[in-house]
Amino acid sequence: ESHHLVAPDSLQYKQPSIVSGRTDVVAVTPWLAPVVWEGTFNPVLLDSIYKPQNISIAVTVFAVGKYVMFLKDFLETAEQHFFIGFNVHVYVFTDQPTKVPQVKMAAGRQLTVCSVPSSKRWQEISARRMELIQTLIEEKLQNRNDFIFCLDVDSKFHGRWGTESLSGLVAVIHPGYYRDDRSRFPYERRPESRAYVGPGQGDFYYCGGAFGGLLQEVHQLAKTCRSNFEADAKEGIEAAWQEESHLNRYMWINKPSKVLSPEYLWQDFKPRNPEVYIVRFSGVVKNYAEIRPNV
Ligand SMILES: CC(=O)N[C@H]1[C@@H](OP(=O)(O)OP(=O)(O)OC[C@H]2O[C@@H](n3ccc(=O)[nH]c3=O)[C@H](O)[C@@H]2O)O[C@H](CO)[C@H](O)[C@@H]1O
Ligand SMILES: [Mn+2]
Repeated sequence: ESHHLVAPDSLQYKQPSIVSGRTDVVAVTPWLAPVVWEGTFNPVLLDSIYKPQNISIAVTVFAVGKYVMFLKDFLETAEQHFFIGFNVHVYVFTDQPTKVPQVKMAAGRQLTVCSVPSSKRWQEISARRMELIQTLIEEKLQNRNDFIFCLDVDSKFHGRWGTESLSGLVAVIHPGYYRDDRSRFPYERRPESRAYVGPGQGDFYYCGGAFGGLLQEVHQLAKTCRSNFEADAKEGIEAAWQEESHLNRYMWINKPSKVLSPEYLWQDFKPRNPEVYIVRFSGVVKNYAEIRPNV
């Protein structure tokens, strides 16, 4: 609505075509949401449409316990690749505020540190993010027609992540399963759980490590996932992949308006597949036993 798109009349760019383009990937879902792959968009055109709207992008990143070690690379590479030239506000949630590194940020970019309790279980740290994202939006970001992305900290940016990713509700396809039949997706398969996705159901397997969209839409997602996770917990159930399972259930019921290809969350240990022309954001290789509070 207020993000009405207007192309500038002065800009020169390559003629669009509906008969030539990438043929090795699918760039639209069956519900007609774009699937963002390199070569399907013009970054200069997109930036010039969003630039006059003076949008702000909030980012949440959690660094609890030993995960503070990932912050430096995450923050430094974000300065090189994430929404360059736009207003970016990074919210770092940590139990050790003094260990948040000082990273020089460009004009229009800022960082806020939020204190959170530590935890003895990584599952709880990961899943509690939904509650803290819900509260952040309610208390600090409400009523602003801006965007938010919620990202894993154990990762680095390697290429552009910008305005092509903006939409109401944005999900990222998990790099590990996108060529598989959905019967192999690690959805929560117990019907007792509120994260349940049954046989023959589900579209894609999405990452818990990156999602976003307009503040109001992400608020609704975080609130729903949190309350379903907590209601499950009261009955002694924890979904197979915690909040990632609840996110997958949510995205099946509430289709994302834009889907980001696995370029937007690859994994460093995984060789690049030929359809992935560029890795934009990727999880670093880590020793789980060494960095998590429990196994
Ligand atoms: C790439 C991707 O989609 N990753 C998801 C995946 O495993 P991952 O193996 O990527 O999970 P993870 O260990 O990175 O934990 C998720 C995030 O929680 C935070 N954290 C975790 C443990 C800890 O001791 N301290 C801490 O700060 C940190 O921001 C981390 O990035 O499945 C998890 C299920 O729970 C989450 O959905 C992750 O987002
Ligand atoms: Mn991770």
